Amino acid sequence: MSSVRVVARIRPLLKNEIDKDTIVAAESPDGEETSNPTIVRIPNPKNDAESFSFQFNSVYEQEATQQQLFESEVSPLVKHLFNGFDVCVFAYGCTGTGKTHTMRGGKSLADRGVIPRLLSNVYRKCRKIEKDTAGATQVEVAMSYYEIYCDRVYDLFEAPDKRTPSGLPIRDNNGKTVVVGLTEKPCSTLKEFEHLYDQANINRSTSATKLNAHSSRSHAILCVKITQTTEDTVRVSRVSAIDLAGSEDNRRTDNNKERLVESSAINKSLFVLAQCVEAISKKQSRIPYRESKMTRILSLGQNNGLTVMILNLAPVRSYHLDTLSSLNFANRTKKIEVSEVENETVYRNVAKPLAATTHFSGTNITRQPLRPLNGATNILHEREVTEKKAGGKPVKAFSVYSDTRKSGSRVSNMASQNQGIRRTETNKRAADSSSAIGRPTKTIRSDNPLRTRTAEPVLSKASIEALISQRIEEKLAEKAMQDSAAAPALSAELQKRLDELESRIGAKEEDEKAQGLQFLLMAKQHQVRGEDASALRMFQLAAPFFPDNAKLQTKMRNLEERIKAKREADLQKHVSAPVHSTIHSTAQPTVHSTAPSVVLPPMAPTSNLMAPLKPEKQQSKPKAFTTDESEDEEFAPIPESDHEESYVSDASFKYKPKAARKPKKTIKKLPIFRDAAEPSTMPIAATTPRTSRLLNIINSRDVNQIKALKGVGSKKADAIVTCLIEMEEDEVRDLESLSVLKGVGFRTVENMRMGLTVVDF
Ligand SMILES: Nc1ncnc2c1ncn2[C@@H]1O[C@H](COP(=O)(O)OP(=O)(O)OP(=O)(O)O)[C@@H](O)[C@H]1O
Repeated sequence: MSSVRVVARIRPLLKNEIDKDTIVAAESPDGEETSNPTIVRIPNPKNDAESFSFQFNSVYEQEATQQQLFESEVSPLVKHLFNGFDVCVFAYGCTGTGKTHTMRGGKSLADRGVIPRLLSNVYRKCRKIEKDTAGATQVEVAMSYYEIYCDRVYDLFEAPDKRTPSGLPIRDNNGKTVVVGLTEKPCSTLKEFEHLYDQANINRSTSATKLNAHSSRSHAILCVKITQTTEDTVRVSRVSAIDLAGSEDNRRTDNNKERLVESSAINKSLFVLAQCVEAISKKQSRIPYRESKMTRILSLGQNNGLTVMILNLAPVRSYHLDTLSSLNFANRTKKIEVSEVENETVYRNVAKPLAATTHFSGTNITRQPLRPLNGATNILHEREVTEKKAGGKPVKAFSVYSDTRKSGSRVSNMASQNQGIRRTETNKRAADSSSAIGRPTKTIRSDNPLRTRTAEPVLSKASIEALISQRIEEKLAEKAMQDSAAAPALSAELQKRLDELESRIGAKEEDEKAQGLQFLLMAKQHQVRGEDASALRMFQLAAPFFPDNAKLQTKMRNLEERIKAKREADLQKHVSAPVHSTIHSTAQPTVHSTAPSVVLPPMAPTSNLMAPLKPEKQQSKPKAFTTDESEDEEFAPIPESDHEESYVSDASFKYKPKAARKPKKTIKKLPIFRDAAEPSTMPIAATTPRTSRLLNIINSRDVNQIKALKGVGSKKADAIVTCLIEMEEDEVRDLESLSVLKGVGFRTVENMRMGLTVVDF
């Protein structure tokens, strides 16, 4: 097992940022400036005198070149790839931080990104293997390239106008997620690859946004398959290079409607990714992979092999909160552990008929290691089988290899510098601040594929043959799913299994439709309550599920017009009577949030509806509580410590107060989903132990805990969890946000809350 290797890359200032405030710094653990920084330091957004630091395996500063990053982080993976391991490199970061630059890069030699450099190394290695084996080993390279745009999978080898609007289906196949019907193009030279890659990139969904003139609006996944074939064996391994779309804060983007829909799909999938990472790092039993296609395909922590995440960061202050949130995400990602498991080597020319395998099945069997040779590697096995074929002494190495764990092959050098970061394993890859020369990865990644193996009992000849046939059957099944032309070769049993799969996919498609319907339902609920802007937002979320629905489009247009008219009327009112509403006022056009110091801007644009509420600048002092309010425990002022929560969510990064500071009245960030222009009818409530307890239960997303709340049954608990996942908020922070969730009203909230007894908190 090893953890996902996480490295941060701080991009240089862009032309329009030269005069901007740089707030992200790279440091070495001892605070000295060395060539191997591993810490990212960033000020506390609430107090510049304080700073947070996050430690990663390595940090690349603004000056770091494409070559430096590649040589240290990606080039060492190539050997593992050819040793049969799958490899995954992905770039994460908010929009405009340099993900595409890192992965694809520019056209000049120096500017080339990770992908072209990686392929260049792959082809070089192919040639070397072919030369070293005097042509006995043939290496074939094939690529597929697709994007996930608005939660739909599109083949990038297909022009946008030729695509099926619903995209390609994805399926689970032997524990791996596969995209069905994807084009796989052989490419035997770098030139061929580059031609295909450039062509496909033209089909990728990009647009100009305020934050990035060439913003990627989709997650792009390049999959390169390496097939090494000898006379007897076939070994397949894959490298996935993923350029994720960037998260965006729509308050900064000025996104129009189309961009907003894209953006909400991007944010939703990244939100689910964060949820998965959170769940994995907390070792929770439910990992919500299936909530988005991107997380299903990425299956972080589920796929075997080696994973490197490049966290792209912008150095300037305008990205401050986004940068902190990315750092928090990456901080959790590095705790994910992945098994380093070699792909199986499949032996060719097995004459046994498929029927002979039917009695021999089961996942335990497929995972059964057959390794009678201590310390053997795949290479050794292959050689031995070749000898066998040539009439030499039969050996006990068999044609199926599986699940070879690389115990200790990737060692950690983090220990000395970990400084409070929780590590669950000792043998992790890490940056090497202790190593004086060069980047750590070069030295720590062992190229030696030797693994310690213990002798295991040898299966009988018949079992082995059956096992081999079983493997072939599985391979055929895999192929059949991608190529319906293979159908005539399928056995009746296999056909039955495929049919079952089809019906499961049907159910999944129904599920997706149900998700759209759920948005529609929520939209209608908001509309009935007169919350037009929220209703519009829900219709917008539903729209991608019903692409050609004219009625829905008309509804959205009407709502937009109504909101606009209302806003203008409100403006008029403001001009004639510029009165600040009080917290309890329901008649005023300006809506105050549940926290005393937070006020919604009176005319929040619709694009901001899902965004955290911003404090009103001109309101210099938080409004004092009235005696009435403070009598109730629910109206107690928010403790200062609450404010840190959103940033300091993890004990594994350091918080460094630079100087003693005067306690500052800070303003609670409330990511409330509701209409800006409509009055709140929920009683004002601040965080109390009972409320906190309730919110903790809700935010746990644990159906069982939620179900146990007063007035909540299984159905409602399910609906709440689904709704939480679909909303793009990271958590419900107050009772009002809770009350607008699907199936929850103010009465339910009150019931839930009052049902909690003192012992519950
Ligand atoms: N290391 C770097 N050196 C020079 N320029 C860079 C670097 N990283 C990013 N840039 C520049 O910053 C801009 C934004 O980069 P890029 O498009 O790669 O961001 P992104 O994270 O992929 O954004 P999005 O998520 O919107 O697609 C581009 O003009 C790019 O050339």
